[in-house]
Amino acid sequence: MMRIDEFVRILEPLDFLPARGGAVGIGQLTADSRQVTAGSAFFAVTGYVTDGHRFIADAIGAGAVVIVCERLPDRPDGRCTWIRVGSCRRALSKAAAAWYGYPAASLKVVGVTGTNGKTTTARLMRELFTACGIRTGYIGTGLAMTGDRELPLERTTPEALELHALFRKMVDSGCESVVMEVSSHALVLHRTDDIPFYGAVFTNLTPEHLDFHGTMDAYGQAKQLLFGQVAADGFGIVNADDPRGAMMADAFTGSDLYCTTLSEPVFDCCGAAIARASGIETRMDGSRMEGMIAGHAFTASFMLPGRYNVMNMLQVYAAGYAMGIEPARAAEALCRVPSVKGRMQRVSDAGGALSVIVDYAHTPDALQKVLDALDEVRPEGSRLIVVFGCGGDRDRGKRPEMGRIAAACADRVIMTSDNPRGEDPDAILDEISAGVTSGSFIRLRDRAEAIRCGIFMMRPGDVLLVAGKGHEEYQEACGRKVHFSDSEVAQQALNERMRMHEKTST
Ligand SMILES: CC(=O)N[C@H]1[C@@H](OP(=O)(O)OP(=O)(O)OC[C@H]2O[C@@H](n3ccc(=O)[nH]c3=O)[C@H](O)[C@@H]2O)O[C@H](CO)[C@@H](O)[C@@H]1O[C@H](C)C(=O)N[C@@H](C)C(=O)N[C@H](CCC(=O)O)C(=O)O
Ligand SMILES: Nc1ncnc2c1ncn2[C@@H]1O[C@H](COP(=O)(O)OP(=O)(O)OP(=O)(O)O)[C@@H](O)[C@H]1O
Ligand SMILES: N[C@H](CCC[C@H](N)C(=O)O)C(=O)O
Ligand SMILES: [Mg+2]
Repeated sequence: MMRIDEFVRILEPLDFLPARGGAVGIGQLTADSRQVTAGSAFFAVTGYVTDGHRFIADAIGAGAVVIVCERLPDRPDGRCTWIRVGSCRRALSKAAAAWYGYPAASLKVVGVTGTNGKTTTARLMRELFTACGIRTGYIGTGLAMTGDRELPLERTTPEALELHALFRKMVDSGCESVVMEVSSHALVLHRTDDIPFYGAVFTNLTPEHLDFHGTMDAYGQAKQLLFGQVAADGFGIVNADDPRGAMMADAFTGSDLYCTTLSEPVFDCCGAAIARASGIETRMDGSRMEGMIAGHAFTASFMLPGRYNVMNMLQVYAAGYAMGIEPARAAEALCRVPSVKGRMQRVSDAGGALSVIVDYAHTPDALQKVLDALDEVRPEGSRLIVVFGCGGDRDRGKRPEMGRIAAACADRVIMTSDNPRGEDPDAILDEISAGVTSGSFIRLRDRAEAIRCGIFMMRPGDVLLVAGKGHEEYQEACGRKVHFSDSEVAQQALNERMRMHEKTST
């Protein structure tokens, strides 16, 4: 329950019209009229699809006692208190932080942003902090860990109300820190406005979500918002091999900045400490590097293959260093930690002659990086086969680009569906195919069939990458989600193939 005068003080309204019958307390906050119950404050958010102002009457009908809006109606209903603000999304974030008693202020919140690698680095940072005695929560794609519980998540970075509720659970379960993924959507839509970040991490920026942001500059500016939200005594970690790292470093408002590089920074890191990896060796079952963070040398081995994962790990060690963990200790703590589910995940084939990898590469850069990584570690003379697709109702620019990359980097290409959502799967496949200018490819809209086709096409030693869905356990088409798991389907097909081989060889 929150008092109206307290609520008004927090929101600093442009206009305030108290209810006729005097003030009552607020029992719940919501921005969805369908969730309103008696005593709610309803925030009328102006959206991209519809406008919350259209649902104010419904909210009042369902018992809302306060309406927070950007435009007052001509005749405001006197049964409610009306609060006019400049932005309902901003107001919702402020109110959410206050509603849960500002729990983020008691946590060292580390935000990870960038196009690819957020989940991988955030999860491993959480593993590291936890292993070194810092009780740490986690919020990211599909999952929140509140210290004593794991909860499924719909969004990578949830809405402000859900976020602050999670922080409250973390504080109550004794967490000192939380590592969270911060998506560009969340930054632009004010979900993370009222979080005092202690750390900000930038992984990289490559084309993605341009349906939402419009241009790469706008997309970069969205990510940059995180670095402007770091507390004065906080830290930042910026990938200095990515040119867009410069704009993150420029926006940084904390005190300790680290620039990570696998060779030489591509921009002037003036004043930042350098974290560098060299002597990189990468194999199918892991990698090794010589590291140097702010003058501290260390050697690290870990179970993730691929040069891009060396950058991910370097950022994890740098975050550990900023939190007071010596790099050598961090390397020791993470040397046997497996990759996150659905990221370079190997599907087991009893004999070990067929390498089937499930990976969440769903952007052009990720697909390129993973194919390059597998190319580097595959056996001499083997073939690299890829099964992939592109999501429906999302950035269409990715499609021909991913087709081009698959055709250029793999020996065999099988295109299929990856969450077509409201779109026609064949139309998506047409757009992917448009990027393939030479060479042949197979098109199979049924994803299970495509995976089976890839597995039965393999010769001993070959590597099959099933890209795009990683940990996901569904296929979303025609407005419905049905159970689907790349690793399950691949495992079944592998078993089937092994049984057939056993039969033919006996
Ligand atoms: C593009 C985007 O992020 N859109 C978000 C945005 O939707 P919107 O502005 O279109 O909202 P809208 O549908 O127009 O509705 C406006 C308001 O009317 C309200 N409403 C609507 C209907 C009704 O009957 N009553 C009512 O009150 C809605 O609750 C809402 O508050 O605001 C909504 C609520 O605030 C979000 O749920 C919605 O996320 C959608 C579902 C989404 O798919 N977002 C994805 C793209 C996303 O956020 N992804 C990122 C990045 C993933 C990654 O790269 O890792 C993530 O963090 O997950
Ligand atoms: N540093 C990196 N650079 C480029 N690609 C990467 C990097 N790290 C991971 N990837 C690729 O991106 C995929 C997704 O990785 P991850 O889930 O860690 O990223 P994410 O940023 O959390 O993605 P999302 O935006 O969907 O939440 C991986 O499966 C891999 O193919
Ligand atoms: N965070 C990404 C995930 C995409 C995963 C891919 N399987 C797809 O559905 O396109 C998005 O929401 O765009
Ligand atoms: Mg993620």
